[in-house]
Amino acid sequence: MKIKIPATSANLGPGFDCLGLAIALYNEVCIKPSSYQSISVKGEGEENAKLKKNNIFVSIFYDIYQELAGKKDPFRFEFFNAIPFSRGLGSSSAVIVGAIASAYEMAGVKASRETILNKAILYETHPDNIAPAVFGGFTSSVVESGRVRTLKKVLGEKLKVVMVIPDRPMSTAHSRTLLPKSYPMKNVVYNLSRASLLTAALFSENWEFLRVASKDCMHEHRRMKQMKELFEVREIALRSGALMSTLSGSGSSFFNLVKAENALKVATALKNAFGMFRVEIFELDNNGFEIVKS
Ligand SMILES: Nc1ncnc2c1ncn2[C@@H]1O[C@H](COP(=O)(O)OP(=O)(O)O)[C@@H](O)[C@H]1O
Ligand SMILES: N[C@@H](CCOP(=O)(O)O)C(=O)O
Repeated sequence: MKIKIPATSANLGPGFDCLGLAIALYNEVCIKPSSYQSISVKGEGEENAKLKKNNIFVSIFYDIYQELAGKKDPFRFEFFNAIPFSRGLGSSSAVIVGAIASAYEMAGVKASRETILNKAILYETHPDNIAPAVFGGFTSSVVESGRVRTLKKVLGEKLKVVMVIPDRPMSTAHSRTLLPKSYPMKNVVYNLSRASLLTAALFSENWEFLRVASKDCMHEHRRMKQMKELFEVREIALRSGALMSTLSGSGSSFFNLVKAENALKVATALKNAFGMFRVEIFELDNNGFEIVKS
């Protein structure tokens, strides 16, 4: 079997740990029965020898497969990774969702997307990357008594993403240590009001609200200080016509949502200013992970 899992951009500014969307940039994994277990890696991470020995996809896959099948059969895992690691593009969620969904498939056990989502939340406690990796589109999620409740909005072809992907990683675990444990009431209200407006604007396709609704005062500034060029990325993107410009997940990438007709203009302005960073135009993904039987 083959599975493809999309990259995701979490938070979208004020929606810390709850809002996210899926991007048409995919990791693909082929899993085949074999007489012994083996791993090959192409693309992102292929130079990292540890991924062939200690691979989190493989360990999560076997956690679930053994639980379902009651045995540990040997498989060959072939990874084709396009999602860069530790750039705020949800590479770890793609691994978790991909491993769980493919374990169900290989064990021959049918599972709903909700089941995959609720297994995945056991491995990554916030649903902002996991939910769009499972369902695609824009997702708004809460975790209630350990279960994720998500609503999804399909985002059509009129929108594109201009992603700025810096050459330096920011690990999510480290990036979370930069944040305070509590916030003053005025900051909470600032983010709460904007996350609500952002969700309403995306669901109702009122794109002109996105710029004001995507402002954050909880996490972006502290994280962006680690890579000061990111302040200028936002300034240039918004000046060139981006609808919103937010730190992607915990960074280091910057997510710019644009009307399709403005994508090239925004991308060109960013490429001209940041020759050292990757600047790419992506479609949105509205399907989430997809299993292709082979
Ligand atoms: N394709 C992959 N295969 C194996 N491990 C991966 C893969 N992608 C990411 N990881 C693991 O996830 C880590 C990155 O997770 P994280 O810091 O949360 O960043 P991201 O924003 O990309 O999710 C990597 O250091 C690696 O351990
Ligand atoms: N809400 C999380 C999102 C992390 O996303 P990632 O793509 O950087 O793993 C956070 O902001 O820490």
